[in-house]
Amino acid sequence: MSAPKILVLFYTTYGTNHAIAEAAADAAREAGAEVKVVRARETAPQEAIDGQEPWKAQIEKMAHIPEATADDMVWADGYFVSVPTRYGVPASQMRAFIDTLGPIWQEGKLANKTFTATTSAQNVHGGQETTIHSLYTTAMHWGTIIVAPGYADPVKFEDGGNPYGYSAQAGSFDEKGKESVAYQAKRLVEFTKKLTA
Ligand SMILES: Cc1cc2nc3c(=O)[nH]c(=O)nc-3n(C[C@H](O)[C@H](O)[C@H](O)COP(=O)(O)O)c2cc1C
Repeated sequence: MSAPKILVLFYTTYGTNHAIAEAAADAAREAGAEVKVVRARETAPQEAIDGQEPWKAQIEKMAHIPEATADDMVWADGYFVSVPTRYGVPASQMRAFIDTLGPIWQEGKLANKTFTATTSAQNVHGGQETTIHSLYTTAMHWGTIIVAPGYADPVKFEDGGNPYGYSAQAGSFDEKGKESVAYQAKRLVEFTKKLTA
């Protein structure tokens, strides 16, 4: 049986979702997947970024990570998506990428794959669940199989308890968070293996 192909797709401004994505990629590899890590392209105008040193530093830190393409989406058997919460929904940079996928969606090339999502927000109840639900709504339009973590592992009673997908408070992705993301990524690989067997 060949290794399932997992695309870890993220956007970040300040680094939290980058850290989540790397943790997910490590865990998915450990679970036997072939993994690609890609980022949604920055779409904010330069004048919004200028003067924001943490944002600029994060862009430099990610220069080696390829920008996501439609071909990456076709390549994958499963998607692990991580994106910051913005006003209760996913950051527009991720939406902008998703909105370029119409042609492959129309050809059915996004269907029958697995999908799971994580997020971060500044506040404890800052819209994490609606962000993940919003991504899952899109996942349903694609015809993917959503692999939510639920409460199917003890870590879900210790990580803040979001059954839809792990969510961090911005800037505080800790050891418990890593454990939770590893569980979610391994669960994605496990179900992707079943689907592609
Ligand atoms: C335009 C904007 C809108 C935001 N909206 C919310 C929000 O609705 N709720 C919240 O708790 N945090 C909000 N935040 C904080 C972000 O969620 C936080 O910066 C993000 O989780 C950090 O992720 P990153 O380190 O991967 O960039 C907002 C931030 C920005 C810049």
